[in-house]
Amino acid sequence: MSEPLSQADAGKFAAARGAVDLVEDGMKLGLGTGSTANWMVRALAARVAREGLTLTCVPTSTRTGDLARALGLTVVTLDEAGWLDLTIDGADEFDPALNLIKGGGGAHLQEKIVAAASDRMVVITDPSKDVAQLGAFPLPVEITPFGMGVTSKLIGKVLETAAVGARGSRLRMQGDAPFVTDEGNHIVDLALERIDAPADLAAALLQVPGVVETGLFLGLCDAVVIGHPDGRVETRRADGSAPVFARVDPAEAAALPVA
Ligand SMILES: O=C(CO)[C@H](O)[C@H](O)COP(=O)(O)O
Repeated sequence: MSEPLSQADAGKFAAARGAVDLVEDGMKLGLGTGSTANWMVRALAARVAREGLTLTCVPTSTRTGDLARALGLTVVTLDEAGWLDLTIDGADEFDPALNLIKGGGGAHLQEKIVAAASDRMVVITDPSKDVAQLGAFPLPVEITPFGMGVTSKLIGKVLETAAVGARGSRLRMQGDAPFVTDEGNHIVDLALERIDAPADLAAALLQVPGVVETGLFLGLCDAVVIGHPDGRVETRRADGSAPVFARVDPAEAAALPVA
């Protein structure tokens, strides 16, 4: 018998299961990265097996690609797909305008490229990521290994005049070495507590030559699907339309395929 899900995992499953209902036969899909996205890939593979859907999938990281292939999904590169109908991804925070912080899993560069190449980006999340204002989650900034010390100093200078609540920064580590992204870069996590002007901060950070991308996803997300541990699913849209409520069966989680 499988272990009961934690409350967080039950919410992540519900969001993922709810969002997978948006997928239609023939779609080209972007697959996000992270624990919530893993539930989505598994729920998607279950639908493909059950309904015989023909889908073309573009993963946003090596690990998501490995999982999708292992579960029998058809995986191609973004350039092979050309353009995507829908991307479903997780997030670390979302605000009332559906602006996001992403990159907790270190995949935000590919995630942003894939989201920008999609007709629609839908975020899947448990309720803990719902914030009134972005910034409590440390903002990931991807930087090149070349000149990383200088780049970090220049990021510090940007923060001196930025409208934020705090100015901490830390190079992300994996064991004793800097974390390396799929693109061979490193990540600096900015502890800002509160970001008052996300667009200004993103623009200023991108002016630093060694900064490749930030985890601020502004104006990219079309809808957020929020899953609750009891199976309730709420979908909020960026167009301001009324939220839509649905329900999934939490027991389905135990029956999903595993890699
Ligand atoms: O942006 C991401 C990876 O770069 C993830 O989507 C984000 O960190 C959320 O992860 P999880 O679903 O595990 O909470």
